[in-house]
This record gives sequence, structure tokens and C-alpha cells, in this order.
Amino acid sequence: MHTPLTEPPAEAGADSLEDQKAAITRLGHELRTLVETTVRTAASPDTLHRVADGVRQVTAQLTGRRRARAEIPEVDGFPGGPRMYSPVVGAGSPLAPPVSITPTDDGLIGHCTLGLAHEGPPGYGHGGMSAMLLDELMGQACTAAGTPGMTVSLQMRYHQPIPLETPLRILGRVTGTDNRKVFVTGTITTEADPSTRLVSADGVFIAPDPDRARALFPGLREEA
Ligand SMILES: CCCCC/C=C\C/C=C\C/C=C\C/C=C\CCCC(=O)SCCNC(=O)CCNC(=O)[C@H](O)C(C)(C)COP(=O)(O)OP(=O)(O)OC[C@H]1O[C@@H](n2cnc3c(N)ncnc32)[C@H](O)[C@@H]1OP(=O)(O)O
Repeated sequence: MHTPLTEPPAEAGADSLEDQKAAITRLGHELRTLVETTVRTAASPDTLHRVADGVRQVTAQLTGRRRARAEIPEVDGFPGGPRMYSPVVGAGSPLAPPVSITPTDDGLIGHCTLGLAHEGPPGYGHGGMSAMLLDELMGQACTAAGTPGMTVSLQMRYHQPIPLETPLRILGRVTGTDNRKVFVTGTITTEADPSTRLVSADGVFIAPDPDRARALFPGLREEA
């Protein structure tokens, strides 16, 4: 008999929340390995069918309550904290590289490495991935500056292709505000050559007014 993988504990206390996050992180890591291995494999159709059957059986073990569309799970730090299932930074998301973020003197710096699962042109990152990385870093820079907002404009400039399997550095920095509008810039470089911009962006983010925020995010906790 299988032990279900994501059954929440009956009473979620501080310790069990950490246990839950650790388990989510571990499963996210294994799923990312599966995704990367899947897009690289040259396995035969027989093997691929056998693996597909196995994956279907594993998926069926994720039993229990499924969260509703607008529900913010207890492990999610929205709007200011770590987001376990973000497709960019989420340790639990197989879609995320994931990006790890640290504050700097005037913004945020993110670190990640893209794999073949994030490929656009052969050997290079997908342009949509670059936009996703920058949108996240620039959005989080707004939150870190005390003015969380949603993207209304993101102007991308692709200077050079992003190499895969190469440590990258993503910067996000707020450059100004005008009422609810926040102006932000961002760049992607390699870790090895941080002075050469591969991709850059300018964005405008807008802080929804409180009523609009409550309507958009009905799962938002009152203290947020
Ligand atoms: C404490 C509560 C916190 C609530 C949380 C709030 C935000 C947090 C959200 C995310 C943070 C989480 C993690 C951060 C990390 C990653 C970020 C990912 C970012 C995204 O992935 S996010 C998804 C994509 N994003 C959207 O899904 C937005 C769709 N959008 C809308 O939902 C509305 O747009 C809204 C509600 C944003 C504003 O609506 P609204 O009605 O309040 O604002 P309104 O239209 O009145 O515009 C006000 C002023 O902005 C000017 N303006 C408008 N558009 C402009 C543009 N394009 N360029 C330049 N200026 C523009 C107007 O001209 C006017 O300017 P002025 O006042 O000077 O006339």
C-alpha cells in the first residue's frame, strides 16, 4: 500500500508547515529532474510507454483535497514571502528553474541556471523564459521596495542569446514611482560576465487599490 504523498497533516502547526515545505521542495526537485531527463532522453518508444504508465501511477498517489483556483495555500507567502509553487521561484514547481533571490543595496538579484527544458533556439533559452525571469525579479523588486504591484507593461530587449546550463544573474531594480505606478528595470547576464547584458527590460507595475486587490485575490489573508 502506498502512503499518499501530499496529504496535509490533520493539524498544521509551525513544525508541520516546515515539514510540508521540505517535502514539497523534495518532490519539486525530483519532478524537475524528471522533466529535464524527459526532454533529453533518446529512450525507445517501449521505454517511454513504460515510464508513462509509471508516471500515471505515481500521479494517482497524489490524493486528498485539491486546492481551489483562487485559494492561497498555507505554504505560499503571497504577497511578500516565498511562493512554493511559483513557476519562476517555486521550489515545489517542476516548471521553475528555480530562481533563488537575494536583496542588494538597490534592488534584488536572482540566480538560476536554465536547462534544455527551457530551450528556445537550440542551445539557448526561450525568450518567454527571459520575460518570465525578469517579470518575477522586477515584480519582487516592487514588493521589496514596499510597493507591490502587477505588471501592466514589460518592454523586453534581447541583446544576445541566453546560454543554457550556464549560471545566470537576474537583476531587478525600482527606478521611480508615480502614485500607484512603479517603474522598474531589469537585466539578465551570466554570472561569469555580469557586465555584458544579454537581455534587459523596462516595466511599469501598478499597485491595485485595496478594494481591487481584495476582489482580484479573494484568498488574500487579512493581515496582508
Ligand atoms: C497589500 C495588498 C497587496 C496586493 C498584491 C498586489 C500586487 C501583488 C501582485 C503580485 C506580486 C506577487 C509576486 C511578485 C512577483 C512577480 C510578479 C509577477 C507579476 C505578474 O505576473 S502580474 C500578472 C500580469 N499582470 C496583470 O494581470 C495585470 C492586469 N491588469 C490589471 O488587472 C489592472 O490594470 C490593474 C489592477 C493592475 C490596475 O488597474 P486599475 O484600474 O487599478 O488601474 P488604472 O487602469 O486606473 O491605471 C492606473 C494608472 O496606471 C496607468 N497605466 C495603466 N496601464 C498602463 C500601462 N500599460 N503603462 C503605463 N501606465 C499604465 C494608468 O494610465 C493610470 O495612470 P494615471 O493614474 O496617471 O491616470
